Amino acid sequence: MKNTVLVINPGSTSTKVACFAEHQLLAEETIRHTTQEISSFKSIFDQLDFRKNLIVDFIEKNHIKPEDLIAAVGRGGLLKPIPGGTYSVDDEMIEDLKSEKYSTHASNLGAVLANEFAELYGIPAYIVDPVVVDEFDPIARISGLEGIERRSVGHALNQKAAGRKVLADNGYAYEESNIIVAHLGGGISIGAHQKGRMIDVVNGLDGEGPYSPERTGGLPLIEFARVIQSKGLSIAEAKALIAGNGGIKSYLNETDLRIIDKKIAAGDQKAQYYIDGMCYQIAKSIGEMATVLAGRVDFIVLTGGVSYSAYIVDQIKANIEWIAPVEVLPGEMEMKALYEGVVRVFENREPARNYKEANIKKVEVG
Ligand SMILES: Nc1ncnc2c1ncn2[C@@H]1O[C@H](COP(=O)(O)OP(=O)(O)O)[C@@H](O)[C@H]1O
Ligand SMILES: CCCC(=O)OP(=O)(O)O
Repeated sequence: MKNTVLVINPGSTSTKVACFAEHQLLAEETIRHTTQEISSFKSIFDQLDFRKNLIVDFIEKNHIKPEDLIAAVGRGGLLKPIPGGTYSVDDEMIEDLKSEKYSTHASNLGAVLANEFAELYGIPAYIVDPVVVDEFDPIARISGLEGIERRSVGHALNQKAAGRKVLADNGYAYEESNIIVAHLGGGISIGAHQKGRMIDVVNGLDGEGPYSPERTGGLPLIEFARVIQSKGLSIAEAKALIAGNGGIKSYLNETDLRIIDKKIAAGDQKAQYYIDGMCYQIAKSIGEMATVLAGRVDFIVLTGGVSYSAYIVDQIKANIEWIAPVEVLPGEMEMKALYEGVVRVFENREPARNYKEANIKKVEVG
């Protein structure tokens, strides 16, 4: 079909691909990667060809014609802190992602993969609302140590899309409401959204909040410093431990919660213990974001792949339902949100933003 947009979403445990045209989904696939598959690559960029070949297979299998493609859009990765919106992929963006200047995560491959297909087919490449969208209140940036600032890293694209949907379904406007959105995926991020801005987020990547299928979340710092020293870890190795080899993977050597769900149902007490621990920590962080909103919370939303697990959702709900009504949107709305970001540009409803010129306005204190 004419006017087709190729949508590419690399996550820590999956590669999601879709094609949309004329506001319709033409084809979509979620390819889940096993713990072993991901562990076999030394770095995120070593996964480039592996993920690219999966996308090529998707295009061929679904008979997508190159001449019908008008754009490629990728999930935006770890860039400098920027406002939300649709950005054209440019050399500076690619350089920041490839050099891992702002750290490393599978989403760094989104713009790079979109760019490779864009060059192949002679079409433009974009990213939309990357994981670094920054709408923080100044007070949220303080870490507790001079020289270190907290930063906004999370599933901004899905958090906003899921938040908007739940609010709209209940007759509320995102711009006028307060909502907590917990994205439960391979990584976990929990945002406090106040009247249309994500003013704080439990950062899903840098070692904050709950542990997740593949990440540690916050750790006792002194003990972690001892581990780094005793194992002689480099910064890259420490990062890989925090995001990649932590959390459920470190306890159960597995990141696929569908497998772990089955083990719990079959009576595996060790699996249940560590999943219960993750749910306990997720609820605790949701409580933390409720205090950011001073208790004025219209809804709490649980979303992301892990929210398909009824066992996990029930455990979390038991500890948070007193805060606000809880709505569950399993999976993600990222593919459609990426497509819609491109459509807004093609329909001239929004300009494509320029990454080089993009900056957030930080309030100078003192
Ligand atoms: N039906 C399901 N039941 C339980 N867990 C699921 C289900 N589907 C996916 N998951 C889990 O969700 C996580 C991936 O979440 P997702 O939001 O798709 O991810 P990512 O972008 O992090 O790859 C994995 O741990 C996966 O096993
Ligand atoms: C970098 C934050 C986003 C994130 O953790 O995504 P995944 O859950 O897809 O790994």
